[in-house]
Amino acid sequence: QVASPVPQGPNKWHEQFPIAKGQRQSPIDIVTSNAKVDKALSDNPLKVSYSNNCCQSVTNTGASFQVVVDGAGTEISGGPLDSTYKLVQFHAHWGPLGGDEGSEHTVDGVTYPAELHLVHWNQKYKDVGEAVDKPDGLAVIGVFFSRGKEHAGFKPISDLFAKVPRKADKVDISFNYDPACLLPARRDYWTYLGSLTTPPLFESVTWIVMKDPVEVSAEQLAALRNLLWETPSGEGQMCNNYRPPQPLQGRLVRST
Ligand SMILES: NS(=O)(=O)c1ccc(NC(=O)NCCO)cc1
Ligand SMILES: [Zn+2]
Repeated sequence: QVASPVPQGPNKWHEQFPIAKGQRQSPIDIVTSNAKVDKALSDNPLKVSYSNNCCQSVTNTGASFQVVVDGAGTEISGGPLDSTYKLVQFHAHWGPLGGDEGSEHTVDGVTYPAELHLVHWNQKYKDVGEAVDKPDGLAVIGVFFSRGKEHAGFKPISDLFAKVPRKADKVDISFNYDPACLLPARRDYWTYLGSLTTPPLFESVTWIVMKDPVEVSAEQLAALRNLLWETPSGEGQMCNNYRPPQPLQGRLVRST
């Protein structure tokens, strides 16, 4: 049978997606001393109102896990957002087993072992497909995972990874689950205009990167490797599915 081509790494994406060398690419290294505190962000606080029955299923996309969300009643607004955005999915990026790299954004050059992305689309568009390539189309909340004690809230999800080892595998989420439990208690964040961090790399994302990491256990980080993907030497554990930081191109990073 014809083997599907193994996906090219980040340093080759520009060949098929020239926007990879664009003016508002993500992720970036967040230089905290250059971030500008913007009172407007606190004057109109970021509002996260998720429901606890919005998560439908977990799937292996071949590049990450993805919890598919029925956007009903899972909205964010305020902060840097001029509109209401609805949660459509969340996923993560991570590094090698036991390593400390794996996050996409870095903070003064510091990496975390993983980074969660909660993806929302602007309600001014009719669906995520229409929103995904518009300059104000998406808002993604990034949450750093640090290695420490077990995250009880993430456990029901990390326990499902073993059930979706291969691309397109999918398992239904039959229990109530509120993704807000994955957010750090302190809601301070950095925000800047960027892009999808995977092809097609559309420059359509208002990034909201939480300052505080949330702790997950080494076992929960290891559970991410129950997901398998295609490697040049055949099927292997999914890891290092992160894009490194991209040029800031003069963009301003704002801070609460
Ligand atoms: N890693 S990331 O920047 O959070 C990201 C989010 C959404 C996508 N793509 C997406 O939502 N496509 C569905 C609509 O066509 C790709 C990467
Ligand atoms: Zn992502």
